[in-house]
Amino acid sequence: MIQAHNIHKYYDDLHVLKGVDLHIKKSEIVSIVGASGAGKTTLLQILGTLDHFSEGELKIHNTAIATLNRKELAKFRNASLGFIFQFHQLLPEFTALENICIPAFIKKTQKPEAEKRAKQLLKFLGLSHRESHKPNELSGGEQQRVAVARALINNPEIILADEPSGNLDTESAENLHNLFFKLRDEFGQTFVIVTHNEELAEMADRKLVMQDGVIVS
Ligand SMILES: Nc1ncnc2c1ncn2[C@@H]1O[C@H](COP(=O)(O)OP(=O)(O)OP(=O)(O)O)[C@@H](O)[C@H]1O
Repeated sequence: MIQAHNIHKYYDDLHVLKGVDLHIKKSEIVSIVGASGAGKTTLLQILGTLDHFSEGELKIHNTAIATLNRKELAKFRNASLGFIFQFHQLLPEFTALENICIPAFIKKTQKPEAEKRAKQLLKFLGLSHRESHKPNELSGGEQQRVAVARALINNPEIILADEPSGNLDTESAENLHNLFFKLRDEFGQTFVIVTHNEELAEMADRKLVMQDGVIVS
């Protein structure tokens, strides 16, 4: 599903990733942990095609990412990858339902079809009664579940999450973590999760430890 070979990343003189090798299989849940500054977010951004790598090879679904031009990359990203961030980045002016539909509209899915799928996701996430609420009318845990639904609307095979529960209380974090496993079991999604949450890191099928720009275990 994801194959990264000898990935290096420089920010000017700063050598942030120093030869990362990574193979992630379909439906695997992989956590990435490590000290602050180890390069976890940089790696996730590269796997998510949101940032370029300086050297190495990256294949996702057998597509060599470096061969795609900007437009192809944007299309690939919107169709194949879903993102969940620590700060959900929902648009404040839009309702939960509208926020969830945005990636589907970008993909040019018709409104009735997008809304139907968004409503199914809201139901699956136990949020049907919240569909017309705006982000500031939702709790932190609810906002994050809306962000999860938004990440899932195009049915991407891979979900990339950066500190998804970093901003949540213990109970909401636990619910969110259980949700990832439920989604994987139900829909077969692959998850790559950068986290400082030990419990989540341990629950994953595989825990990768990063240190100073490489995966050490
Ligand atoms: N856009 C950028 N320009 C320059 N340096 C950057 C940029 N993004 C990250 N860095 C640097 O790259 C290094 C790795 O950062 P990164 O965010 O990947 O670490 P991290 O392991 O995710 O840390 P944390 O756990 O604190 O989020 C850090 O030294 C950081 O300052």
